[in-house]
Amino acid sequence: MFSGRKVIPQLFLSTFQQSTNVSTHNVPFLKIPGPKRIPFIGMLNDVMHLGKPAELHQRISKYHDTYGDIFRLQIGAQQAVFLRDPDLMRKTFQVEGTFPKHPLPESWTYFNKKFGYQRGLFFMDGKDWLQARQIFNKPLLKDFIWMEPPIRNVCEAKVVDIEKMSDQHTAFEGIESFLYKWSVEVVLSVMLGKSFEQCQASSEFRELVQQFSRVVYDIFKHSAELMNIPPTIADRLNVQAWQQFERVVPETIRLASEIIEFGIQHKHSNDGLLDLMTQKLEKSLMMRIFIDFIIAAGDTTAFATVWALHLLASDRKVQERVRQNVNDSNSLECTAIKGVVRETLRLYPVAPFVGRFIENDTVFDNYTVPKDTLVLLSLYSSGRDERFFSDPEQFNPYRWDRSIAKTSSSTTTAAASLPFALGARSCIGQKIAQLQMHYLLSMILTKFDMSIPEKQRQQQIKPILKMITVPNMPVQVIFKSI
Ligand code: HEM
Repeated sequence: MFSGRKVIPQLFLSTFQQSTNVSTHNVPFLKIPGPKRIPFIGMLNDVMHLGKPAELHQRISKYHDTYGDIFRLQIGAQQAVFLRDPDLMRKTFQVEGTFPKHPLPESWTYFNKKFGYQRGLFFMDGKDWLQARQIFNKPLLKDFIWMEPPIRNVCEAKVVDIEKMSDQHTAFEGIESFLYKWSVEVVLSVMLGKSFEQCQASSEFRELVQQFSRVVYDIFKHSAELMNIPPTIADRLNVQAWQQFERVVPETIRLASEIIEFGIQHKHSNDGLLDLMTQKLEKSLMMRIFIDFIIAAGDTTAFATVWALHLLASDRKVQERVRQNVNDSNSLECTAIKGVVRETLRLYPVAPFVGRFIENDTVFDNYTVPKDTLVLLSLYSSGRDERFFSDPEQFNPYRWDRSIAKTSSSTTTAAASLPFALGARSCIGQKIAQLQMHYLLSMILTKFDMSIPEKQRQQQIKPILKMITVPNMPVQVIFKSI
């Protein structure tokens, strides 16, 4: 499905080629509705239009309610269009071209430029990106069965840790950092295959992994703090978050190099991704890609799982039903658990705005959108739209079960929830993330009853944006052995 070069069925291609053609009947770009820019106030427009960065998803939802499924907004000098309709969202990927271009976090691009850092897949473009990306599509997205045993082993070890660390009555301490370390370990297990377990036997390696998870978490924390201030200003004013960011990035790279060196020296098997990478890539590129895998994996999977645990612990009825299904299926990947993950990412898409710079002038919903416009998919809004999902605020993992959906009158529009994006530049770690979440959640459900402490039940946990969608306060879950 995700081959390096975008494959679009011929029939489809001809229809969208027609609709991409810009004709005189189309409505000009500037007629797309949206909040109007006030002349002469420059950046203040952005502050007024976008509101608090942490609440951007809500602001954009309001604009969609006012202006419709497509609206226009100028952000700085960049023209942007937001989409909430599944057909328009899909079209964005159909017209993305051979080398799709997406927006990058400003703090990172500034940092990379300042220190001359070259980065992994997410930051690469053009032919270099495609060449590197093609190496990973098959083993990570298509023929991925080989990843199952290492990922399962890491998840099993984590469930043992939960058992040891949980006192049965009070909330689990530091669930975020615990899951962060888990996602770092999962990526390392994919890199090193069976050798990962042998490496884990060494206290030196375990210490490196511990430190590494901590600094990767710090990167997330400081880059989220920098969301509120342009990096040039943060740097010039020597803001503390910027100082910390500059400190932790080289530390991450140093630790990652040590981990890889350790892995290469202690490797006894050829079943990990590292083998393929050492064969196909020169060392510095391999390091860049490896480090970016971990950075991309850490916060996304950890927070997606925090949300899933919160949803299951908050709804004991659903939790019990899914537990029953997991037990009956005797599998770590039954339909119900897959539904839990899809439903979690529908309600809390980790990346709430996926974007593409449009390669050519393109027609969206009769409007002509000029090339180089930034088209953003409003995934938070589309995932909670009642036209696409009946009872959209309800956590219902069974809405994704086709055999149940067929017999009910409810609506589930899968194309309105695209948490991993689509097309040639979609998430390369999608399968890793899904496998690890399916496994860990299934294992937890069979071993523990989950609940929310009384105090937290009275507070309402809300999603806020800190680069990704995170809870506005630490999530608390009590794990009680069954
Ligand atoms: C729940 C977990 C995750 C979610 C929701 C997620 C989401 C996404 C999305 C939406 C994109 C596309 C961004 C765009 O097109 O602009 C992306 C790209 C990417 N993801 Fe993930 N991701 C997750 C986990 C992971 C993991 C475990 C890895 C580890 C390998 C990973 C590595 C990457 C990389 C390297 C890219 C850039 C791909 C490229 O540009 O070719 N992600 N992710």
